[in-house]
Amino acid sequence: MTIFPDKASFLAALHNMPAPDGTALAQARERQAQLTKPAGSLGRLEDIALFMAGWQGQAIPTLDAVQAVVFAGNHGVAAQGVSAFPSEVTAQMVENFRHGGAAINALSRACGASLSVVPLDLEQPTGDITVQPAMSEAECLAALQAGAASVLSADLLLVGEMGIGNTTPAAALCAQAFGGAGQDWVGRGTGIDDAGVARKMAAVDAALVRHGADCVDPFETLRRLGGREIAAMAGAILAARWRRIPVLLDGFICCAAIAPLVVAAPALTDHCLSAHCSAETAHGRLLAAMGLEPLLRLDLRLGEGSGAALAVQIVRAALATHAEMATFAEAQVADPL
Ligand SMILES: O=C(O)c1ccc[n+]([C@@H]2O[C@H](COP(=O)([O-])O)[C@@H](O)[C@H]2O)c1
Ligand SMILES: Cc1cc2nc[nH]c2cc1C
Repeated sequence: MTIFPDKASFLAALHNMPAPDGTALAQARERQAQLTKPAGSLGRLEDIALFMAGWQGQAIPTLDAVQAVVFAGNHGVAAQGVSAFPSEVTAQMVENFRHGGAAINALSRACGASLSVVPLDLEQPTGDITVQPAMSEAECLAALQAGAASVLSADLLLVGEMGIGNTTPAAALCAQAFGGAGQDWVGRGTGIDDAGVARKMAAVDAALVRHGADCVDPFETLRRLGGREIAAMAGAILAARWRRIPVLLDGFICCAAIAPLVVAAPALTDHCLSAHCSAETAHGRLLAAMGLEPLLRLDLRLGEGSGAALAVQIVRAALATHAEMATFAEAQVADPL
């Protein structure tokens, strides 16, 4: 099924999103109040259990099927010398994912997630955003659609990416969405030196001058400043919302992918948890701008959905306590005074 056949249907899907199941949420809240612990003493684990109940529509949510999806794309702006690695690494890492040898393979196995890898026209990099739009309208729609189509039925979706150069379009998306310039949103990505950081800032500033006035809606912003794997992540996250599948967001690029959508429709983050705050300098600022509190701070800066896979263990713990703890009545523990 074509989920986003045209730009208008993408924008309509964004501006009319489903809400969580209020009945399941109320039932889960009632159960939480009866579990053998002082109210609120499991902190954010309690919030996570309620969040999962609301989106799954079940008072006692489950975590049997966890899907990690990694989108890969290449970027014309990489020609500006903005990454510490050559663009060939994107396709080489996709092969590594296929052979099970990347960090996300190990972390998916460790957290019990299935892994889908979705390469997007790797042999055809996007346009260099300093001089032209990243994608045509048809290319951006195809990427959004590829993202949406990759979402299987799951209890939880982990969204990650791989794309040499993609912290540059990610920084441009953040600046366009939340204001500021290259210097506010550019970091070292894969580990570029000071001269490279200066080139990245200049590239972001040039892209903003070139496209800023034309970024009139989230689709245009993604099309002009984004990339294929970036649009695919946005499409997957919006498709998950329509299927009421809760999402664990990964690092800086994953969060930047939805920045223009969140500005237009702040409720988009309602079905999303921020898994972690990455070591990419602007990720913390981006999470604050989107009103998200990360679950973990482990100084990761890998991408691939690695932080999201780690945070699955926290969601598992939240659901285990919610499902397995005895109530005050069952355990014959005295109620609070
Ligand atoms: O997830 C993050 O926050 C993150 C931070 C820095 C780098 N990365 C990964 O590194 C690549 C982008 O870095 P760069 O320097 O090529 O723009 C891309 O494949 C990302 O998955 C990811
Ligand atoms: C080796 C390598 C692995 C990655 N995984 C995500 N981004 C990456 C960038 C590089 C360079």
